[in-house]
Amino acid sequence: MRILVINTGSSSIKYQLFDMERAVILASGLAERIGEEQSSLRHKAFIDGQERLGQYDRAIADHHQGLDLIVELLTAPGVGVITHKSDIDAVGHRVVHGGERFKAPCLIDEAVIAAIEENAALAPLHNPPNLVGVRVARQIFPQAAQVAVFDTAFHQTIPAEAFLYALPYELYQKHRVRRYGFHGTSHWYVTEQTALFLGRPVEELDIITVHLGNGASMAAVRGGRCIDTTMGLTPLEGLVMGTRSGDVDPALPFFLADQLGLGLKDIDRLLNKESGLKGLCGHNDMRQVIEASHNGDEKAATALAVYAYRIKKYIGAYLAALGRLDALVFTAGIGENAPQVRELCCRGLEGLGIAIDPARNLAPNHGPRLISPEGALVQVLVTPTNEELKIAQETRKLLNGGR
Ligand SMILES: Nc1ncnc2c1ncn2[C@@H]1O[C@H](COP(=O)(O)OP(=O)(O)O)[C@@H](O)[C@H]1O
Ligand SMILES: CC(=O)OP(=O)(O)O
Ligand SMILES: [Mg+2]
Repeated sequence: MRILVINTGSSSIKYQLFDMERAVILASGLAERIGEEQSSLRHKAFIDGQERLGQYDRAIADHHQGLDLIVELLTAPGVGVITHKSDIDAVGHRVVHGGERFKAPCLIDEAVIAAIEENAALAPLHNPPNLVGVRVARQIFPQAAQVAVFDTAFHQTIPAEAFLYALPYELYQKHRVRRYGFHGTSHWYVTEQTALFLGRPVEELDIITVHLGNGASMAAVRGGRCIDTTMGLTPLEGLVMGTRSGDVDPALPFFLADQLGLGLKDIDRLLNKESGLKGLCGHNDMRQVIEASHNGDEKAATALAVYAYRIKKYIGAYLAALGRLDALVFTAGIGENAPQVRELCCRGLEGLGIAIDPARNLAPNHGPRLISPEGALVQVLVTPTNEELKIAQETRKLLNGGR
C-alpha cells in the first residue's frame, strides 16, 4: 500500500510518500510560498538507498497547482518513485482541529468535510488550509481513499476537570468552548515509541511528552491515555513558542485595546505572530536564539530562560496531575536538537527525581535515547517524533479494518 501524507498550511504543502509493506519512505518534500511570486518546491526521492533531489522555482499559483507539481515530481524520470498517480492508494491528511466529534482518524466524506469546516473558527490558521488540501487531493486522486488524522483526537480522553475553562457553562454547552489541545499525533506517536524503547507496556507508564517545534505543547499521559495538555481552545495557550505567547493574563487584550488602542486583528497578530521567542528577542528560530545568547545577547538569554521556565512549571504541574512519573520525553525540532534547552528545563528538578546526564544529553541523535543518569527515578529521554509516519500508519490501519 502506498500512502501519501500531506500537511497543508496556508501557503505550503509538506508531503511524504510511504511504501507501507516495505516500511520505507519513498519521497518527501515541501512546497512553500504558494500564491507568491517566489514559490519553491523541494523534493527528495529515496531510490536504491540514494537521495535524489528535485526542485521547482517558479510561481505556484495555488494549492491545486502545488499538488499537481508534486505529482509531476513523484512520477518524473530521475526523481520519480511511482509511474502514475493512481499508484497512490490513499492520502492521509493532517487536520488540526477535529473538535469533540473526532476521537480517532476517519475516512473523509462530505459530512466529515462539513464538520471540519465547522471547526475552522476554532483553528483559523490551520483548518481552512487543511480543508483546501483535502479538496484538492480528492480532485487529483479520485481513486485514492482520503483519511483525516486529527491533532485534537489524542486529547479527547482529557477529563472535564482539565478541559473546562471556568466560564459560564453555556459557552461549553452551546458553543463547545473548552480546551482541546493539539499536536496529538506527535504526543501519541512519541508515547508509543517511548514505551517500545523502554520495553514496557504503554498501559503501565506515566509519561510527560514535551513537543518543542515552531508550535510547542506538552501532554500528561497515563497508561497511554492523555489526561492533560498545555494548548487550549486554540493552539495559542500554554508554552512559549516561536511567535506565539502561550499563557498570558486573559485581561491582556483589554489592556491592549483600552490603553494602546489596538483592534482585535492587531491583538490577534500580536499574540500569534509577534510574541513568543520572536517578541522577546527578535528571533523565532531557536538556533538563532541560542547563538545570540552565546554571543552575549541578553534579550536572547532572557528569552531562553522564559521559554524553559514555562516548561519547567508545567513539568511540575503534570507530575502533580499524574501523581507519579516514569518518563519525561523531549521531541520535535527543538526538543530533539537543543541539549541546552533540555538542560535548562530540567535544571533544579533533582528533588523530583528528574535529572540529566550531561554526556548523554550531548550525544548525537539516533532514535529514542536516554539522557538521564543510570538508575534515575525518572527516565528522561529524547524520542524523535514522526507525525507523517503516524498519519500513514493510522491511515493504513483504518483501511485495513483496524489492524
Ligand atoms: N540543531 C538545532 N538546535 C536548536 N534548535 C533547532 C535545531 N534544529 C532545529 N531547531 C529548531 O526547531 C524548530 C522547528 O521545529 P520543527 O519540529 O521542525 O517545527 P514544525 O512545528 O514546523 O514542524 C525551530 O525553532 C528550529 O530553530
Ligand atoms: C497546532 C500547531 O501548533 O501546529 P504547528 O506546530 O504545526 O504550528
Ligand atoms: Mg512539526
